[in-house]
Amino acid sequence: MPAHRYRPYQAVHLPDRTWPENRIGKAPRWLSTDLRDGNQALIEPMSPALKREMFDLLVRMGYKEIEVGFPASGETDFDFVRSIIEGDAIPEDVTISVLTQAREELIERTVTSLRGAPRATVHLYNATAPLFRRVVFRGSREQVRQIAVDGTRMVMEYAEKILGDDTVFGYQYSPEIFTETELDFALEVCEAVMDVWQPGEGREIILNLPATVERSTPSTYADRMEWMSRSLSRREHVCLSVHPHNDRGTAVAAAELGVMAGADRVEGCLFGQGERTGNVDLVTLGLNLLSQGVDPQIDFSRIDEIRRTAERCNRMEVHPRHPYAGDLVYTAFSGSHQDAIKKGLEALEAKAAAGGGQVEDMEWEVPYLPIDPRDVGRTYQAVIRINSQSGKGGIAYVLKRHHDLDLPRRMQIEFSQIVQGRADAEGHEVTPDQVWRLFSETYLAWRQAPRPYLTVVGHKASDDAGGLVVEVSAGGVPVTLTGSGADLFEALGAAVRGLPVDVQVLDMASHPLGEGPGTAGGRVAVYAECAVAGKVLWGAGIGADPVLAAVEAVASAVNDRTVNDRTVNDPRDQEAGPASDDPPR
Ligand SMILES: CC(=O)SCCNC(=O)CCNC(=O)[C@H](O)C(C)(C)COP(=O)(O)OP(=O)(O)OC[C@H]1O[C@@H](n2cnc3c(N)ncnc32)[C@H](O)[C@@H]1OP(=O)(O)O
Ligand SMILES: CC(C)C(=O)C(=O)O
Repeated sequence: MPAHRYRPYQAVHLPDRTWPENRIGKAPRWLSTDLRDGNQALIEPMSPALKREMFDLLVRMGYKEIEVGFPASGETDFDFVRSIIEGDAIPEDVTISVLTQAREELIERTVTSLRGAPRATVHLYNATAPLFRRVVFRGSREQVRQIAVDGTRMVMEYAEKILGDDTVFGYQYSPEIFTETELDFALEVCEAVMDVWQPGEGREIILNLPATVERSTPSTYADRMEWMSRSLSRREHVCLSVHPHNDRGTAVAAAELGVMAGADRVEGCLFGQGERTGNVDLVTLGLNLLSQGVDPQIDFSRIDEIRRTAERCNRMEVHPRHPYAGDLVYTAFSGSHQDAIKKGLEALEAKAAAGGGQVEDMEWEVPYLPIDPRDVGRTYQAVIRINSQSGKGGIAYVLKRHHDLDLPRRMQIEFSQIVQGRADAEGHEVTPDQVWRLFSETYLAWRQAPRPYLTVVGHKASDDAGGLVVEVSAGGVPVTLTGSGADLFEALGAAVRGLPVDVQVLDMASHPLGEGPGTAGGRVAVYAECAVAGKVLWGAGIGADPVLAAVEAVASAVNDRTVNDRTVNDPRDQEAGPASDDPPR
């Protein structure tokens, strides 16, 4: 690669930097530039209707500073600004902002667009970096500084002439490509602009220091911010703002370190929309704060609605792995992640049940999930999805969460091998419905099979010992099984000894079933671990009658064994030949 063509970024000499020790304890001021920097980078800029949809979304989310366009760019932006002012669409606590170059005709048009606005900021920019001075403006430092000074003066004059006292008027200046501008010159231009604007008590100036093209590490951006923050005069009347782009993929870190270094305000776009690789992503920044216990002051509780609106307005999709908002970001496919998530959720639920409060109010402690998906309006349904990388914990989670079946641990191991076999064979995801179908085919389908070895004809409790009497058909031969014991498990264990095949009931578990796909209220699920002709297998029975469900759980294991291995002699085989259409295990 032609590395000789590129120069390393200049470090800042700031050995006494303080920002690494700082923590972000409150949300910065946010400015959304979706309708300006975001919009100017779209393949198809937003129509007026889409701009309005985006504006309303930003207001609903709680953004108080919204850059609504570049009114001098053309009719669409100008008319949009007019429409929200004339349509009374700007809430009292929201300030709109508009961007302009430092050219008189553009400034006049820009300020004109704001007539009648209750609160508005004009944002003026000009490039200050050496390359731009040389190539774009073809002027000296003094000439480029003068563009900013003259522009500021013109903004003030037109604001006074056009807006008068009707508008609470604010001013923002950006030395564009701040990150490529010599620090002393950036300071010189900002000071010259302030000399014109005269910030003071009740008269703030916003100085926005953009990483127009991100070329340095976030730490270098932070050094530059700290240097500016320390060096600026009238600092208490300056709102210092960062505007990072994402060319190196580190805009979020740059914004965070910029705030640690003294910035009061962050400009960005939802989901990182914007020129080239985008502006810094306001969603990630806000939810990063939430994940640290800091209120972002923005409502992200319906992240999917926010995402869908942004996708519609921008005509661009949010990546499935996009932090906090992508389709897959709360989903684990791999076994060890699933196991840990399942255990974490169970531990939280157990803590809540033991009097710890509601899960949604408790400290979030679930492995692999930085925030509770429910805090952004997601559910737990998709936190675990099954493919060939999945393990028993994940499969058990899906059965429990989607079908209310709580398999004993050893049965989880047996069933997960069956699911993994399917995932491996097919090479794609096994959906919750398919997991249920596999469970059903494996443990329940024998009841619909044309000729199961063992079927239950009826049962009753015997009068004398409180034991069990079960009428079955074993290989077509009627058999009465009787057994008694301290509980159903023992009674059934004793009863199956009367079968003409060698069956031992090793373990049994049961639970009531709630409502859910594949279930209906008032039923129970029984799981039985049986040794059939010496081989250990699980069976399951589901139904309203717990005793019948238990007997069927044993029958499920026995029939599986007889169907697959033929180690159990079915007398009907001699007459009818092998039962080839019996269900597969
Ligand atoms: C980093 C950013 O995102 S900055 C925002 C960028 N966004 C946009 O540009 C979107 C909207 N812009 C537009 O629609 C158009 O640029 C307009 C309508 C504003 C102006 O269009 P035009 O006048 O046709 O020309 P254009 O933008 O090419 O202007 C270039 C001229 O302005 C000068 N210029 C560029 N930026 C600035 C500035 N901030 N202040 C003063 N002059 C500037 C250039 O030096 C050049 O001057 P020259 O013609 O003497 O060489
Ligand atoms: C106008 C400025 C703030 C800008 O958009 C940039 O430098 O990226």
